[in-house]
Amino acid sequence: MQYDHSKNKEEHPDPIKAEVKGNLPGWLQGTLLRNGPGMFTVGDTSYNHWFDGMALMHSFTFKNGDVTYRSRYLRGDTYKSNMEAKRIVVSEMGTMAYPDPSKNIFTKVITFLSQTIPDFTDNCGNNIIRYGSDYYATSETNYIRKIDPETLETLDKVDYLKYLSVNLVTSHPHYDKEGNTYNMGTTIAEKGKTKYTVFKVPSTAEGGSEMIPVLKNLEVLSTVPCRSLLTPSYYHSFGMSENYFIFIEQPLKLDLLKMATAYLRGVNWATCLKFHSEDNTLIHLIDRKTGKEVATKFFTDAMLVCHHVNAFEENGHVVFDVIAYNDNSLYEMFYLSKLKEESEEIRKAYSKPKCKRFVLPIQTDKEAQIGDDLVKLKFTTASAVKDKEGKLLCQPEVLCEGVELPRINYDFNGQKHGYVYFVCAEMSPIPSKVMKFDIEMRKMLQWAEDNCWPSEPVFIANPTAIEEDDGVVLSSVISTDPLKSNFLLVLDAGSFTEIARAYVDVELHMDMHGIFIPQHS
Ligand SMILES: CC(C)=CCC/C(C)=C/C=C/C(C)=C/C=C/C(C)=C/C=C/C=C(C)/C=C/C=C(C)/C=C/C1=C(C)CCCC1(C)C
Ligand SMILES: [Fe+2]
Repeated sequence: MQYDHSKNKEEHPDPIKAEVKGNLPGWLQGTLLRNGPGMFTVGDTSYNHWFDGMALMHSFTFKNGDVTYRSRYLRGDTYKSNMEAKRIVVSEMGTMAYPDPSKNIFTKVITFLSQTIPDFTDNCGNNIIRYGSDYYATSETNYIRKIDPETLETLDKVDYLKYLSVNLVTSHPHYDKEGNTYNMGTTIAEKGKTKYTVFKVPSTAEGGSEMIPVLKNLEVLSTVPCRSLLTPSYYHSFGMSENYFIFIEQPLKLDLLKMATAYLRGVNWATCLKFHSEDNTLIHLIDRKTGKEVATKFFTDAMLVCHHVNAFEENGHVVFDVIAYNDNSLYEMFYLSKLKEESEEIRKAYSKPKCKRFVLPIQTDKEAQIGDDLVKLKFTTASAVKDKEGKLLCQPEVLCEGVELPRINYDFNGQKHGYVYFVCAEMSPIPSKVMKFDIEMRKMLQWAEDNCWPSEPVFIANPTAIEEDDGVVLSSVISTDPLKSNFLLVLDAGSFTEIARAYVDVELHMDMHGIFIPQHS
């Protein structure tokens, strides 16, 4: 049996009690909230790309030994417009849609002129993020959608542009221990400038009012000018250590001139993204207190990073781990037409993701000679070699390969971490295992079962934990065996062995990312 990516998934808004096998730890109370694409066809029209699908949120709630499941489509403006028109009328990254069904070029031109860039989508199907005490479904446009984390109902549409000039914002913010949220966005060609902005959203609104969205108190921490006005880099996440932000300006670039005519040419936005393998990658290290970049310039070879794992400081260095690709074949893989076939060719074309560790020496020794490696850490082979212009050429250490959707014990974000949890993505964009990687011992533990496709593993710490890996790892598992139910898998994070599973009697869908909301009693 094969999982059909392009099939529309059913929603189950009423809570469904799962059948728990095994022993759930008593402290595990709260809700795992996940998001991902769920609907791919409306009327006679279909999306081209898996990431385009309309957002379907789902949740697993742990309460006093019971697990309940529910799922609900995000009812944003995109969803409503598509449903009303009975076809796809709002463009997504991989699908250009035309509100006017006429193929007539003159009509297209007029529609184009009347709304230079057509309706931006609020189909927020990538992740769930928290600002203050509010939860939002998000992709990467200027719109996010507030949701009720319990019922999964869709609430207010929030436009970042009301608070800050950003056209694209990541779906992977960072959080600090005080509950503040940090995120990054790109401002495209505004007053002749294209720039990246790092901002902070405080945990509480001024005056403590629950009615005011905390985004109102958003604070810009840093702006980085784009190295080229008309070709800003695409990025999907960034790193944050105790004192620094790490922003990778990679050679996957948006071509703004191509974008300006994409609608007219009838091509999707994704065709305006190009990976420049001949270019290098700039690594920006930004001081969190001053918002200024450190004086040293860091660069590395062309690479493509979607997910940062973590970043920390050690002895005058910033160490950061990412999942890196050699090219943009990953995005190509997720076209629905490609996901249908499972040919050898496709597997060959897939550039395997690698978990790489980079090290940035913060203070460069003035005495250092050209060709000197300035990394003085014993535990890594990553290097940063001074070139003749005084820039540091960084070479990473490969920690492990064939892994994606990294998660850590988030209490260790910004601190030196010992373990990373992933899904295995060895040969194709199909997840076959969940893994735990012990960085120091170079030891990989894994969970797998026949015909099972696990989701991104989410680590939840035991409230009384001392060890980093004292807790559980949750992954929602699709069984492609029609005789077996889908389930939520609960692993003991330390031994990486199964302690429980909660079978749900409905189909689960392949998703993207999620968040755990603990329920403190
Ligand atoms: C279990 C699974 C899934 C797989 C197995 C393991 C594996 C290999 C996992 C690998 C996973 C990876 C690498 C996932 C990456 C996901 C990304 C990059 C999503 C981005 C979404 C970005 C989205 C939706 C962005 C939409 C952006 C739009 C529509 C932008 C519109 C626009 C705006 C707003 C202003 C400027 C103009 C423009 C048109 C660009
Ligand atoms: Fe992501």
